[in-house]
Amino acid sequence: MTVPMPGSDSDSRSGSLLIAWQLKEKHVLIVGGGKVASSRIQDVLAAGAKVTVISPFQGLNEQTQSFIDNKDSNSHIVFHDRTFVTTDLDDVDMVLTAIDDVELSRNIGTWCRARRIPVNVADDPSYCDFYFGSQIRQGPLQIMVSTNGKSPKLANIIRRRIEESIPKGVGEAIEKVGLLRDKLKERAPGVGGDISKRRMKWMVDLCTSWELDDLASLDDRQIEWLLDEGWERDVVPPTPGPKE
Ligand SMILES: C[C@@]1(CC(=O)O)C2=NC(=C\c3[nH]c(c(CCC(=O)O)c3CC(=O)O)Cc3[nH]c(c(CC(=O)O)c3CCC(=O)O)/C=C3\N/C(=C\2)[C@@H](CCC(=O)O)[C@]3(C)CC(=O)O)/[C@H]1CCC(=O)O
Ligand SMILES: NC(=O)c1ccc[n+]([C@@H]2O[C@H](COP(=O)([O-])OP(=O)(O)OC[C@H]3O[C@@H](n4cnc5c(N)ncnc54)[C@H](O)[C@@H]3O)[C@@H](O)[C@H]2O)c1
Repeated sequence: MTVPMPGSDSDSRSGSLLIAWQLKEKHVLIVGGGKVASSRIQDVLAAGAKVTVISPFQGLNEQTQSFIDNKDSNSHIVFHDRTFVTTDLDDVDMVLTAIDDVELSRNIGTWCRARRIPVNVADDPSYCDFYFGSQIRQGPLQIMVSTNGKSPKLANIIRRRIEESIPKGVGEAIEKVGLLRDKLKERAPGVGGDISKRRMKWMVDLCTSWELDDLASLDDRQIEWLLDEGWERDVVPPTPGPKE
C-alpha cells in the first residue's frame, strides 16, 4: 500500500502544527488590556509565563484589572499604564496584540517577524505566526479545537460538544497516572533501551485494561502496591489493590 506524502495535496497543506508550547518562565508581552487581552493573560499565566501588559489604565477591562491586582498572579504580571513603544519588544519570547488599532497591530506583527519573535495579532490572521483555539482544560488535560481561522464560533460550538462527551474524572485519572509514572521512573530509572520499552509496555497494558475511575481513585498505598505486585512481577493486576 502506498502511503500518501503528507502535504501532497493542497487541502492538507492549509493546516497547522498543533503543539503544547512550554512557556514556563518565558517572557510574554501582551499589548492591550481589553476583552481579548484578558483571555490571553489567563491562558499564558496558566502556562507559567512571566507577563508584561501594556495598555492605558482607562482601557483595562474588569478581568484584566483583577489579574493585575490579584496577589497570586501579580508577581508574574508587570503592568505599564501607557501605549506601546517599540522597545517593549526587547527581550521577549512571545508577543500577543489585542488592541483596537489595526494599523498598529499589523506594524507590531511586522516588527516581531523582523526580530523572529513568535506573534499573534488578534485582528489579522495573516500577521499571526500561530492562532489561539477553543480550549478545554480538566486538570492536566488540555484539548484545543482549531478551525484554522475559518470559523472561531464553530470552534467554540464543537468544543462545547466535545466537553459534554468527556468522561468524568479524566483529569484526576491523568494526574494519578502521572504520579505512578514518576514513581515507576524512580524505581526503574534510565532513558531509552530495554528499560524504556518495558516501562512503556507495562504502562500501556495498565492504561488499556483498567477503568478510568479506578485510575482516578488510586491512592499512594495502591501506587506502591501496584509497583510491588505489578511492575516487579511483570504483570498488570486486574483490579486495584488495598486502599489507604
Ligand atoms: C477560538 C478562539 C480562541 C481565543 O481567541 O481565545 C478564537 N476566537 C474566538 C472567538 C471569536 N472570535 C471572533 C468571534 C465572532 C464570531 C466569528 O467570527 O466566528 C468569536 C466568537 C465569539 O465571540 O463568541 C472574531 C474573530 N476572530 C478572529 C478574527 C479576525 C479574522 O478572522 O479576520 C475575528 C473578527 C472577524 C470579523 O471581523 O468578522 C481570528 C481568530 N480567532 C481565533 C480564535 C483564531 C482562529 C481560531 C479558529 O479558527 O479555530 C484567529 C484566527 C486568531 C487568534 O485570535 O488567535 C475564541 C473562542 C474561544 C471559545 O469560546 O472557546
Ligand atoms: N481573535 C479574536 O478572537 C478576536 C475576537 C474579538 C475581537 N478581536 C479583535 O481584537 C481586538 C481587541 O479586541 P477587544 O475586544 O479586546 O478590544 P477592547 O476595546 O476591549 O480593548 C482594546 C484594548 O487596546 C488597548 N490599546 C489601544 N491602543 C493601544 C496602544 N497603542 N498601546 C497599548 N494598548 C492599546 C486599550 O487600552 C484596550 O485595553 C479588536 O481589534 C477586535 O476586533 C479578535
